[in-house]
Amino acid sequence: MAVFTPLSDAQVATFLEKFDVGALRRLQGVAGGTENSTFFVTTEQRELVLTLFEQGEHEELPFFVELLDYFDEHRLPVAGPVHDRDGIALHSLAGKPALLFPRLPGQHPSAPNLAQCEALGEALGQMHLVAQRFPGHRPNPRDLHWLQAMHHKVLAYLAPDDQALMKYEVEEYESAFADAELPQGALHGDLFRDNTLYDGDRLGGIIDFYNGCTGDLLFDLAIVINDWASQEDGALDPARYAAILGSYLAKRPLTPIERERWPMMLRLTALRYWLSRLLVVYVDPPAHDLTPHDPERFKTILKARIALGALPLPEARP
Ligand SMILES: Nc1ncnc2c1ncn2[C@@H]1O[C@H](COP(=O)(O)OP(=O)(O)OP(=O)(O)O)[C@@H](O)[C@H]1O
Ligand SMILES: N[C@@H](CCO)C(=O)O
Repeated sequence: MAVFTPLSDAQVATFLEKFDVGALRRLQGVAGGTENSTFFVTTEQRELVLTLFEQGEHEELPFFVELLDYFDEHRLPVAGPVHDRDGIALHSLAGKPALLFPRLPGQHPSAPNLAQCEALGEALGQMHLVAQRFPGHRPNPRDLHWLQAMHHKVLAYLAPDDQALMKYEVEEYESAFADAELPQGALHGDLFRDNTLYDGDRLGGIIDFYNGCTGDLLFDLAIVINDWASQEDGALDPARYAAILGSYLAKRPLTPIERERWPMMLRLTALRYWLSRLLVVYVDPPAHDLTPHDPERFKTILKARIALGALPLPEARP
């Protein structure tokens, strides 16, 4: 269920008149997604996606448009927002902020093969190369400062061992990252498999940039590895790990400090999702009747990363 605000054909037909996309042929609500209302829109010219923003900080939307436009201009595989005849992308529909996107082909890869992993690593490496020159600014809302402030809110709901684990980890990150000057740039911030679409082995595109921000590039890479290259028991899948990182490193080699902090960043980003999912379950449940993501999954991944200790980086793919 992901149509929180229903729209009529007439509303959408009128909305589309601002754009140079042709007249409405078909409107269809999209079942996936948890945060926004999403519609597939077919016009006489093309396939589009219409998103109505239901929650979150709407004042952040111009940043997301700027970020998507920037990546689109740099020919990265993203669905850049469609601008109207006056050059404006962000509009209002049914009282909600609205954006129109090209509809990307393909499916989310639940079990990505190695060619799909390589494609993702290459796209992310290229994205992070150009991301370093992105002029916008939005501090990472899920960084170490957020972990420090928010982990207190869930401790009371955890078993003593888990409380100790969470507190210990936050302290470890404080010492690991206090003096670390990591390369900065624009991040996707939530690049899970379900935020990509693949047409066979080809990466059709990356979507859902609403966690986009600026900060440590390594944070983005670690989120990707934890979601894309973790086995059922949380341990790293060596082949997917090598495929994603090999392609990424061929585009953007890590600096010495990034290589040194890499195992710790994998732990920090695992805890970031353990915590955000716990907050959804215990502290701030969604207004709509949706099944929250399982926090335990990221506790398992965190423990597997701790057990691993030091972690070799693969060679860049030639
Ligand atoms: N440009 C696009 N092309 C094709 N499909 C899309 C596009 N944008 C969104 N979708 C589809 O719509 C679904 C919901 O979109 P989106 O991920 O933006 O929603 P959401 O409510 O923010 O959900 P969540 O944050 O849980 O992923 C996606 O999973 C995808 O299947
Ligand atoms: N990718 C997030 C949900 C959307 O922010 C998670 O898996 O918890």
